[in-house]
Amino acid sequence: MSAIVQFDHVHFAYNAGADILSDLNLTFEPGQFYFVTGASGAGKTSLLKMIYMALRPYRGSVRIFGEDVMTLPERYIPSLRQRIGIVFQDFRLVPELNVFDNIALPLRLDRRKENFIHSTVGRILVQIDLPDKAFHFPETLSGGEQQRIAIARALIRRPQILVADEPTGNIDDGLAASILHLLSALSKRGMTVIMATHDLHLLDRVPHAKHIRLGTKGNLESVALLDQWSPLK
Ligand SMILES: Nc1ncnc2c1ncn2[C@@H]1O[C@H](COP(=O)(O)OP(=O)(O)OP(=O)(O)O)[C@@H](O)[C@H]1O
Repeated sequence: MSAIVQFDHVHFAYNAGADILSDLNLTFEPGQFYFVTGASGAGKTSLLKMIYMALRPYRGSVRIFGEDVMTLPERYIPSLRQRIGIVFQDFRLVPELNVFDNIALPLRLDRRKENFIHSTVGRILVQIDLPDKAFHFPETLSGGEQQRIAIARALIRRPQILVADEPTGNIDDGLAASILHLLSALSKRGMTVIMATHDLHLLDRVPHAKHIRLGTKGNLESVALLDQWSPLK
């Protein structure tokens, strides 16, 4: 199967001489579910940021949908990014907009018709179990509710790739299970899910997921791509 995201000999550093990721080779295939784990500071968020093209390597290549982001002209980046849904660690909801309008935002930017927006947002509000919160504002919601809204907003355009940084961090076990169930079902229907997490117990909940474990230097030797989840020794 051809790669949807390909890292070849990727080196990344915020400061010269202090590699966060070093000679990293990774292939992400369409419709697969990937967990990215590793200690705090291992480089999980940095890896995800490279996938949504917020960071670039200083050496090596990253190909997204077959395009080499190192050589791709800047003007093509937004249209590639539209095909990627992003759930940030800190949600980034717009405080001035209610739940419905936060989730609808990407569709409004795409100038979709209002009746399409209403039915699409209505459906996803049911999927994330928040149909009665449509007209509430983010500051009046719990962390877990805000997180589910951020997930809904990331999914609303039906992206080909979902990149999620700790998307279940503020959610109780039952809700985390239902979010994982939703993402797992979407991955089986073709969406590639790339999710960073500290919570190794989540890995048991998606039996078909692959596991990318970043070591302390994120280098080739310390990255494990395990076909099946196996408990860490
Ligand atoms: N903007 C930045 N400038 C300089 N260093 C940074 C920056 N962002 C992150 N770092 C450093 O890069 C390293 C990797 O950070 P990153 O956020 O990718 O790790 P992580 O595995 O996601 O950590 P966590 O699990 O704590 O979120 C850390 O040592 C961090 O301090």
